[in-house]
Amino acid sequence: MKNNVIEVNAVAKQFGEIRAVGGVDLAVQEGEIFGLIGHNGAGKSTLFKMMLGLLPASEGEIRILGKSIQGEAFRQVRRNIGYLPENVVFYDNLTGLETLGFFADLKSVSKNTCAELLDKVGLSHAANRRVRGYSKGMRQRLGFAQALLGKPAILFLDEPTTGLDPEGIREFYQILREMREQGVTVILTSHILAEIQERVDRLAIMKMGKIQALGTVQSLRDEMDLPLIMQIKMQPGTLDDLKTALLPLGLDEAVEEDGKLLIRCPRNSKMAALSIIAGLDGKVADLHVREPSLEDVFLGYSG
Ligand SMILES: Nc1ncnc2c1ncn2[C@@H]1O[C@H](COP(=O)(O)OP(=O)(O)OP(=O)(O)O)[C@@H](O)[C@H]1O
Repeated sequence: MKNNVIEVNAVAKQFGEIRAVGGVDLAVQEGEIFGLIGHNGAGKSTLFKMMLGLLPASEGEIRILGKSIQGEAFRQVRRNIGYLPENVVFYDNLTGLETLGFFADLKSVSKNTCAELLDKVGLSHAANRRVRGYSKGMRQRLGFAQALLGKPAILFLDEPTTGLDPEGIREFYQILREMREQGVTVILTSHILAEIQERVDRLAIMKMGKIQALGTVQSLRDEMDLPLIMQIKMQPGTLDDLKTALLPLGLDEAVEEDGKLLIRCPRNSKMAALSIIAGLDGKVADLHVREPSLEDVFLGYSG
């Protein structure tokens, strides 16, 4: 059993009339890549800021690496935390390397690793260029490098892949996997569900300040018992044969799309549907069966 490095107990945050976070319990284990998802305004950033000790909780307790964030010992713990805020701000007149050096000073860590970190996030070619000329994705990479300064044990990353190109996203998750191998715990938020569904170990879905669901993507799928999605491409002129053959299964919501039939098939009808489709033999041109996506699961939970 691994240690819980983040423990959130009955935490709430009230901004006047607005209950941004309303009684959250959460435990994240050492070496986990944990995703936090939810609609705009669900309370993700507020929860993040409380876990970082940047915003006091109105109720409840948060412990990071075993220490209460309200206690004196948290100052020391803070050195082991890397944070990439949603909107990271830099001094445009500094170069990328100078920027990292500046953050290294703020964090009281050695500047020796700055060039290496820039290389890690794919920015070594721009190390001596002023940040003013950096693209959005380059700024995001620089923000990520800043979060990695001082070899943190926990990384809090708020929408870390915003602005990254597909290669940048792949490299980013590759770095996270390497960090996980070293026992680093990562907690991240994202709105790009297709991107995180294969890449997080567990996730929580937040809605109106509360955790609506918590688990692996597969366990959330199972819990929701969402239908499988089957896409069947038929030979020209045979689509009606398929529809007729499937009638006994009583599948509603079949959608026709470019000569293909899209059906939502309950799990317990999967084998029956497949055997009917197989029985149509030469008339079937192609078949795809897919699990519901994280987006389907998300919409199921958060509405
Ligand atoms: N400083 C603040 N003062 C008043 N209300 C706030 C403050 N910060 C956040 N809120 C409110 O708390 C709620 C949660 O906001 P939060 O930024 O945590 O959501 P989020 O899930 O991170 O959203 P997004 O996905 O848009 O970043 C929103 O209703 C927001 O308006």
